[in-house]
Amino acid sequence: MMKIKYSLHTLRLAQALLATRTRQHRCFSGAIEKSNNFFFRQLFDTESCTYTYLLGDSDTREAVLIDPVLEQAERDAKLITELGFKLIYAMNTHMHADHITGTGRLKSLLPGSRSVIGKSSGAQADIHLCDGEAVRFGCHQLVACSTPGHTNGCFTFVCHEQCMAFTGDALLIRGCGRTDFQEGSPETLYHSVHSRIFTLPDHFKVYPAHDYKGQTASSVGEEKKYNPRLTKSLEEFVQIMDNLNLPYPKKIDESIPANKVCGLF
Ligand SMILES: N[C@@H](CCC(=O)N[C@@H](CSS)C(=O)NCC(=O)O)C(=O)O
Ligand SMILES: [Fe+2]
Repeated sequence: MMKIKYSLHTLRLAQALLATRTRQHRCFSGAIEKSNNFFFRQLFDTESCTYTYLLGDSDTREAVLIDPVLEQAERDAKLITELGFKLIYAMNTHMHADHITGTGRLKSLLPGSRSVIGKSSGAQADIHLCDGEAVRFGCHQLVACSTPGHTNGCFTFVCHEQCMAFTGDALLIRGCGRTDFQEGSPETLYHSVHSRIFTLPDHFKVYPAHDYKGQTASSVGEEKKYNPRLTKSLEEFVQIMDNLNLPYPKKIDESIPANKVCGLF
């Protein structure tokens, strides 16, 4: 068998090249190369079936929370503290109608954090995002992508380098947000999902704000193929959405006024 000898110099060069490639954390179609200082945790509220997402940079310790729930604010603050993160942004994908946001409470539990929501939501926050603007934490960023239709202030937060999309209630796993209140519109939602989410690469992971069936994540490719609503024509989609006949969320009357003011009603 032929023996290959590497000089120390060659090995160091190989190590340096590997380190550079890891720092670049680029996304290739099919193979996903992720940076190793990206922290991600999915949390769940059993009452409202809401997913809250903690994202962080494990080098700088800066973190963001997406869609926190008021009743879970202590849980979230404890976890963030235990993990040694500094919460810089508590963000909402939209003005929720089914639960009260935890952003206001988190601001007092973790001083220095700021609340963030899309400008078109009409809700109060420290930072109002417009389409295309980005929120940075350490060396990572989330791009705010306007996806109205469930509400007219809905945003999907896209982390391009990690190939992740936090879709709020615009796109759920094998479903989508209802369009029968908060200025919802099935035509607008259909257009948003097709033009802003389904145009992302197929391997991008989809993380919604809710799931009622125990599903935790999906992908753009999967939803383009199997979503029972959004694979239909626009006319069929409108027909489906206009006939969902869902009861209003139990907490709608308290949630909407509270969420207009960061949950501090
Ligand atoms: N039963 C729940 C409310 C369920 C609900 O209406 N969910 C919303 C998202 S929260 S605004 C939705 O869009 N659902 C779509 C669907 O197809 O289920 C409660 O009482 O809180
Ligand atoms: Fe919603």
